[in-house]
Amino acid sequence: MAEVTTTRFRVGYALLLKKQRSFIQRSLVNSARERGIDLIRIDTDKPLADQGPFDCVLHKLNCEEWRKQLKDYSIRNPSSVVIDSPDAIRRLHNRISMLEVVLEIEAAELKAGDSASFGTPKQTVVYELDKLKDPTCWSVGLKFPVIAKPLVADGSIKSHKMSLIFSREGLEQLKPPTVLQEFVNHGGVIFKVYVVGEYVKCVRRKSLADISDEKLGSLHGSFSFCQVSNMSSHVKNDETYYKVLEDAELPPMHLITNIARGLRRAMKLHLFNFDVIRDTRVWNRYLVIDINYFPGYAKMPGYESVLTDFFWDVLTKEEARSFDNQKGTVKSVDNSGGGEDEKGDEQDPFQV
Ligand SMILES: Nc1ncnc2c1ncn2[C@@H]1O[C@H](COP(=O)(O)OP(=O)(O)OP(=O)(O)O)[C@@H](O)[C@H]1O
Ligand SMILES: O=P(O)(O)O[C@H]1[C@H](OP(=O)(O)O)[C@@H](OP(=O)(O)O)[C@@H](O)[C@@H](O)[C@@H]1OP(=O)(O)O
Ligand SMILES: [Mg+2]
Ligand SMILES: [Mg+2]
Repeated sequence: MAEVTTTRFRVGYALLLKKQRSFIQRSLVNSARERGIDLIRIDTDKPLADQGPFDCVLHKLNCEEWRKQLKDYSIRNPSSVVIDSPDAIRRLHNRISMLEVVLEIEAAELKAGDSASFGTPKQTVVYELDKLKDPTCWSVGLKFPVIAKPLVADGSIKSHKMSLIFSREGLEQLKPPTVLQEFVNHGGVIFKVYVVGEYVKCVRRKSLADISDEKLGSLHGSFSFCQVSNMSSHVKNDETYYKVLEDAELPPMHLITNIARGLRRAMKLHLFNFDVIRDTRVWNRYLVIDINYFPGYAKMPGYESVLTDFFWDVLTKEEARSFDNQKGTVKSVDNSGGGEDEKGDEQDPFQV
């Protein structure tokens, strides 16, 4: 009788320790293992070329040396799927190019007859300190309050340090390059939309409170904050916070899935989330304010099965790897004993 072989897949991950601790949980490792997928840590102190081979590489490391190693690895291992291309991820490291993509997809994703619309808040970038301190240099179309955000969004602590600027004096302590974005009242709740390939999940999170015109009159200077939507245990125990969140109506799901699909295709990324607020000035209008590569998926309910399904799909289905039906490497697999069969070739090593 022929021996029955069970194909196992090897998914390598290259993540910072903090990310490994949050994402690579025992429950995820077990869930993947049961589907024949082994999650294997890539040792970033050793050359990538000496490790593997992997059927798939997941990564969130932001340095030139890693990008170079990954490119070489991809060329040498064309059948290995890299999730995602470093060049595609790079777009999200700048808060201007990050949101430009939203405007690019706007026309395509807004369906005729749909009463809901989406866009981004007005924003501008200022590179020089003297221009930053003088609102006449940048305020065209923008008025206080504005949110000052570091231009670079590279995952560093400093890239998350924001200020709500109420008046001119608040501009003093800013360090350019800075993005100045209109602060939009949105009822104190943001919607975080997690995208994992074609899977889309929208959750509510705490946000900054609205600022009325009366309140603005009495506010001066600035207020600094950092990752306000990340749930600390202090906030988790706050019952009024839960009530506000529960009461917030979710955005129309078709709008959210259209934006998610549009972004996924335009950015050529599989793993990201985006933050959406409901603009209280315009009925049924939603604004995308932030897009993050490989966010904190462990906070997403049932993340283990969602991620396991995603790994399975990218490992076994060409359409799960491609954007707009681009040609890619096909790996068909028969787990009941058939072995595997690889076809196809890729031009760009990361264009899966
Ligand atoms: N234009 C805006 N109008 C109103 N509130 C905003 C706006 N931009 C940001 N915020 C608030 O500030 C928070 C932080 O902004 P943003 O999401 O851009 O920062 P971040 O550090 O990149 O966040 P993350 O932790 O999701 O990466 C948002 O979650 C939201 O509460
Ligand atoms: O650490 P957490 O689980 O909170 O995940 C956060 C993630 O941090 P990590 O990648 O270091 O894990 C952040 O990435 P960087 O911008 O700092 O690269 C960013 O994506 C946040 O939006 C994520 O929070 P979420 O949007 O899911 O609430
Ligand atoms: Mg955000
Ligand atoms: Mg962000």
